[in-house]
Amino acid sequence: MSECILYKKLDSKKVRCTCCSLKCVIPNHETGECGVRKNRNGKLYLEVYGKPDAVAVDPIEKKPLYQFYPTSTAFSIGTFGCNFKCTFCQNWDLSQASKTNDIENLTNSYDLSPKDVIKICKKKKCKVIAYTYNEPTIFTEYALDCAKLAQKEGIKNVYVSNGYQSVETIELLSPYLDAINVDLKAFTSRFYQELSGVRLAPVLKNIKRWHDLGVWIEVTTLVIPGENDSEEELTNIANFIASINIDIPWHISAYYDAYKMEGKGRTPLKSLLKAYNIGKKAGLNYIYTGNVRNSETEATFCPNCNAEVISRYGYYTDVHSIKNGKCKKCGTPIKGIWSDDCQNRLVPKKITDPNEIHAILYPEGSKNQNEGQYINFFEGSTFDRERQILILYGTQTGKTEQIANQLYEVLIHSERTKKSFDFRIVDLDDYNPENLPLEKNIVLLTSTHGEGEAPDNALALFEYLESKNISQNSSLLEGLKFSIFGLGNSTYGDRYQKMSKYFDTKFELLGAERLYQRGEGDEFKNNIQISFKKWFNNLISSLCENLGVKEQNNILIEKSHFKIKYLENIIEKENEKEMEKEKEMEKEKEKEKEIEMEIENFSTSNSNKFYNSKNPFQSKLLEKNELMKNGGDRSCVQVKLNLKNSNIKYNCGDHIGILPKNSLQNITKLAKILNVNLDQKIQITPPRRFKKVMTIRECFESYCDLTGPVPNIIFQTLSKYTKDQKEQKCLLEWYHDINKYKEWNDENKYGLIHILEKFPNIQLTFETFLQFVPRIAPRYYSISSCSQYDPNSVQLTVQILANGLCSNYFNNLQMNDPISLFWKKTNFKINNKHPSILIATGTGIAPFRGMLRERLYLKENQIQEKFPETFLFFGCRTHQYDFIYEDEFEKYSKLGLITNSFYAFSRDQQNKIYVQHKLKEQKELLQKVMQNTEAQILVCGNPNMSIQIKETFSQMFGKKGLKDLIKSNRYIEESW
Ligand SMILES: Cc1cc2nc3c(=O)[nH]c(=O)nc-3n(C[C@H](O)[C@H](O)[C@H](O)COP(=O)(O)O)c2cc1C
Ligand code: SF4
Repeated sequence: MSECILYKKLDSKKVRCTCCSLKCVIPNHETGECGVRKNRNGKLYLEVYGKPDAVAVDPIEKKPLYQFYPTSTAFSIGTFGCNFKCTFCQNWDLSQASKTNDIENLTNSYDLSPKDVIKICKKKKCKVIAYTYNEPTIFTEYALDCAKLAQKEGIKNVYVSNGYQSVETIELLSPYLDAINVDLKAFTSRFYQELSGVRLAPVLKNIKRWHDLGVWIEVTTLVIPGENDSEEELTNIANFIASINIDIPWHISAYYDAYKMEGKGRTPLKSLLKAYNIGKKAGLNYIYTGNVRNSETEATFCPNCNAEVISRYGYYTDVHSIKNGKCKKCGTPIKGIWSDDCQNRLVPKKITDPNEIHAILYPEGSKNQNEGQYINFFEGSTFDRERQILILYGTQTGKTEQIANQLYEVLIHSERTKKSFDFRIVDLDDYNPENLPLEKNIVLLTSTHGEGEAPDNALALFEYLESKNISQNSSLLEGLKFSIFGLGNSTYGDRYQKMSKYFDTKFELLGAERLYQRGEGDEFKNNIQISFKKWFNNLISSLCENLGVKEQNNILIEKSHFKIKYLENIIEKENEKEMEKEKEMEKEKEKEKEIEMEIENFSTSNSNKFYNSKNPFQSKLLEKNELMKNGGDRSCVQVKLNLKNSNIKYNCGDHIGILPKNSLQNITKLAKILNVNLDQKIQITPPRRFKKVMTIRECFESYCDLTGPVPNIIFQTLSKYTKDQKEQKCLLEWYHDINKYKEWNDENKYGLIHILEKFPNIQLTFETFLQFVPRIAPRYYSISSCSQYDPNSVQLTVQILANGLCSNYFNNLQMNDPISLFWKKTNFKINNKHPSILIATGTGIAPFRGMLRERLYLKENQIQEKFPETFLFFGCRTHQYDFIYEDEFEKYSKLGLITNSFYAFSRDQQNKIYVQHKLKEQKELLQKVMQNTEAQILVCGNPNMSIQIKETFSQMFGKKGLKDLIKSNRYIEESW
C-alpha cells in the first residue's frame, strides 16, 4: 500500500482520483470503481502497490506487440481490479476480483517492490516489463516506480491497456513508456456503455495522444459475434485507426465465451478475415488476426512489395526478411522498433520534453479535428452538416423528454422543416459531451433539479463544461449554433431555471452563437406548453432564416412515423419464440442483477446505480391503509412496498420513483375508441420508446400517459381528425387559449383519454395515437418510513387524486401486486444536533414522519436520548378528517422528539388559517432560534404553499437574510 500521486483532496475527507477518465469521487473508507484505490481518512492509497497477483515471463508477441522488439521476452505483471466492467472480460478472475472481494482479503499476491521487479527482470534476461493482465492504469504509481528504475537499466516498459487513462496519467507516464497496446473494443457508445460501463470517446482520444507522443502503439479489437462484428462497425474502427496513421498495427482477435457473456461461441475465422479485408480497404498496412491459427494473416508484409518479412505461427516468430529495418526485397522501411539502434517510428521522434508533452496533451482550444467522426449521429444523412440539427434533452422526471419528443415529431413531419433539415434526438445520457465542439446546430432542452442542479442525465455535460481547459476556452464552441429551452418552477426563487440559464450563458461564453433566444416554461404558472409552442415556432423561423431555407407555414403532425405490425399465427409463433427469448434474457438480467447486488454487499457504496426508471426494482404491495379519518370524502393512503433482495438502503428524506400503470378502465375505454383488441400482439417500429414485442394492453398500460396533461399543440392536430365543426372549434379555441382548456380541467381531467371521450367524433388510428400520446414518466414520492425499523420495506404516503395516474394506480393495487420502483437520494435531511423548524402541508408531512420515526428508533435503542429543539408547523383542511398521523405526532411530542407543534386547519373556522399565519404568530420564537443557533428550516408541500412560506420568512429575516439561509443550506424546501 502506498499513497497515490494521481488524486486531489476534496472537502469532507473525500478525494477525487485523477488516474483514469472515470475520475471517481471517493468518500472516506471507500475505493474507486477499480477497487484498488482506497480513501483512507482523506488520503488516497494504492492498495496493490508492490503486490502483483499475476507474474510471468511471456513472449512480447503475447501482449500482442508484433512490431516492437520482436521475439524478445517481457516480464509481465498484473494486479487485481479494473476500471471497466466488461461483461466479456477474458481475464475476469483478476480484473473483477476486487469487486467481488474485500481488497484486504485478497491475499494471493506476491510481494514485489519496484527494485525486486527489476532484479527479476534482469535475472530472467527480459528486454521488456509488460504491465498487463488487468488494467495497468489503475496501478500507475506502482508501474511508474518500476518503469523509472527500468529505464535506467535500459529495460523497456509497455502497457497493455484499455486506453482509459486520464490526461494527467499520460503526462506522468509517457516519458517512461515505450509501447502500448490499446484495446479498441468497438466503435459505438452503446457497446462501451452497456458492455463495459464506460465511454468510447476517451479511448479514441488516448489512442491519438499516445501516437502523437511517439509511444509505439498497436491496437487490438476483440471481435465478438453479434456485438461488434458488423461491417459498419469494423469499417469505422479501421477508418479511425487509418485516420491517425495507416502504419499503426491492428490486431483483430477471436473471442471465446467468458465471464458474463455466454452463448456467443468462438469468433469464426471468416469474421476475422472479413475484418482483415476491411482493414486493408481502409488502407492499413499492418493487420493481424489473433487467437486463431492462420499463418497467412499473422505475418507481417512489406507495404510496398507485399513480401512476407516476418512469419508467425502462434507465438513462434521468424524475422527473416528485414535488414536494418527495411524490406530485404525492395528496401522499403518497415515501421517498428526493431532494436535499440534501429527504430522506424510512427512519428519522427518520441517526445520527452515536458513542455512538448504538455502541448500535445493540452492543445490550445483542445479542438480535435478527428473527434467529429467518433460518434456521428447523422451518419447516412443526405444533408450537409449545416443542416443537421441535434436535439438534446436533460430530464429527471420525464417532462422535458416529453416536450423534446414533441418538438422532434413536429420538426420531422412539418412541411416547414422536414425537407430542409435532418433532425436527431438524443437523451443526454447517451451523448458524449466531448463531441460538442464538433456539432453544428444544437437545440438543448433541460429542466433544473435538486438545489438548482442539472438533472442526472445532464450531469456529464455540466461537468464537461466546467472541466479544466474547457470552462474558460472562449473559442471551444465556435461554429456551433444553439438554442435552449428550460423547464422549471418559479417557486424555487433564485434557483428558477438555473440550468437552462447556465447552459445558455456557458455556450455563449465558449464561443457558440444563438440560433434563437432561450425560452422557458414555468410549471408554477402552468405555462410550459404555451411558452414552448411560442418558442419553437420562433425557433423554426430562425432556423429557416439562419440556414437560408424558404419557410412554409402549417406545422402539423401529418402522419405517424410509427408502424405497427400485428402479429398473427405463424409470425406470432416466431414472435412467441422471440418473446420467450426476451423473457429468458430478462431472467438472465435479473440473475446478473442479483450477482451485482451480491458484489455490492461487499462494498460500502450504495446500490442506487443499479435501479433507475429504465431499470426498476420489481417490488410488490405489502400493505395499504387509509389515513384520512372519520369517513372524510377524500382519501390518502399509506402503502408499504417490498424491498427485500433489492439492496436499497434508503435514508429518511429520500425519494422513491414509481412507474405507474393506467387503470383497466381507461385502457378498455381507449381500446374502444381506437377500435383495437387489447390482447393483440404487436411490434412497433421504430421501437424507440417501446418494448419490442408486446400486447396492445401492455402498450397502453405501461407506455401511454392517458391521464396526465397534454401539450396544447395536440389540440390543433386533433382538430384535423374530427369532422364535427363544434369539436373543431372548441379544440382550436383550446389550442389558442390554454385557459379555456384549464377551465375544463378543474376536475383533474386533463389526459388524452378524457379529451378523446369529450370529443367522440375524433377518428384516430392506433399509429396516429402513438405519435402524440405522452410517455408515462415516473412519479416521485417522499419516503415516510424509517429503514432501521424494517430495511426490507418502504412506506409512502399517497394522496388519492381523482384521475391522477399514480394515485389511481395505488388505489387499484391489490396485495402482492407487482410494482416497479427505484430509489433516489436527496439531501432533504433533518439534523439531530441542531434545532429544526419543520413545515409541511398535506402529504408534505411524509418525510418528517420518516425522520421522527428515525429519532424514535435512536431513542428506543438508547443511541441518542435527547434531541435538539424541534418545531413542527403542519397545515391541512380539517382536524377531523385530514390530520394524518395525528396519534403518532402526539407520541413524538410526548417523547420529546418534537418540542412544540403548531397546527393550521384551514377550513375549521370561517376565516382560513394557513401555516404561514402560524409562522407569523411565532415570529419571535423563530427569529430567536434562527439567530442564536444553527437551526435549519425544512419545508415540504405544494408549490403555492412554498411561495407563501418563503414570503413569510423573507418578511421575517429580510430578503438577504433568507437568501443567506438558502445558500448555507439552512433553508431547504421540497415542493412538487
Ligand atoms: C426535487 C425538485 C427540485 C427542483 N428544483 C428546481 C430548481 O431548483 N429550479 C427550477 O426552476 N425548478 C426546479 N424544479 C422543477 C422542475 O424543473 C420541473 O418540475 C420540471 O418540469 C421537471 O422536468 P423534468 O421532468 O424533465 O425533469 C424542481 C423539481 C423537483 C421535483
Ligand atoms: S483509477 Fe479510475 S476507476 Fe480507479 S479510482 Fe481512479 S478514477 Fe476511479
